[in-house]
Amino acid sequence: MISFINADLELDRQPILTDINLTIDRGELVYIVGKSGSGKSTLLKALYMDIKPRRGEVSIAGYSSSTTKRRHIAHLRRKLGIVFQDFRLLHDRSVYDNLAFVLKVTNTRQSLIRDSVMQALEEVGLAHAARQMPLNLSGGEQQRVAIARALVREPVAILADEPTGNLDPDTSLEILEYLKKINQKGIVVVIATHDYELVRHHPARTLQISGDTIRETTFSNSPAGYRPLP
Ligand SMILES: Nc1ncnc2c1ncn2[C@@H]1O[C@H](COP(=O)(O)OP(=O)(O)OP(=O)(O)O)[C@@H](O)[C@H]1O
Repeated sequence: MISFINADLELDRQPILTDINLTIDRGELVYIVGKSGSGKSTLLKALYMDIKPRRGEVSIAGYSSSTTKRRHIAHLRRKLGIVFQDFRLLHDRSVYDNLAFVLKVTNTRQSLIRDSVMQALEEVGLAHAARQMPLNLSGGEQQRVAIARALVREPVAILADEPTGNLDPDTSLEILEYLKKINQKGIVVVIATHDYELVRHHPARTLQISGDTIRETTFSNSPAGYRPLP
């Protein structure tokens, strides 16, 4: 479903990650951890093909960085749901219209748009908020709208970049529960986070970025708290 093969990733010609090899299979939920600036966002950017590896190959959902043409990147992104720390909702449109917008750009039939939007909102327990404006909702609710928007095109994978970064601890755990529920339906979920409490409450495969590389890690209690093993 996802693979990095000998991939070197850079931003503006600055090497960030070197010789990355990893595979994420269908149905997995995976955390990417690492300290601020370690390259978590960079790894996700390579997955939604915002950046191309300098060397090696990144593949996702049948699209390879080596062969995907620029004009086909939009096709790939329609198969992915991307969620950011700052929600990125359109503030001048209702919750419903934020989701409908995603389907209108691909000329989806009106009746199908309605069903798909309401179903996605139901998945995150916000069908009742369809007519609300985003800024009238709490941070946690706005992030749930963003998750619903990510779901509305029935993605094969959700890529979440610090999805709980702006939320309190309890709301963060609630967001994780929604992401887990989505994963249980067979959608791959990749979560970049530095929130170790999330991992403690909802353990799953964890990849740690350290230096210019990434490796599997496990967590354990240490004097500093629940931390990945060095
Ligand atoms: N446009 C850029 N050009 C060069 N270097 C950059 C650019 N953007 C970010 N960086 C650097 O690349 C490194 C990786 O950044 P990245 O955003 O992937 O890290 P991160 O782990 O997601 O961090 P955070 O948790 O703070 O978002 C950082 O050292 C950052 O300063």
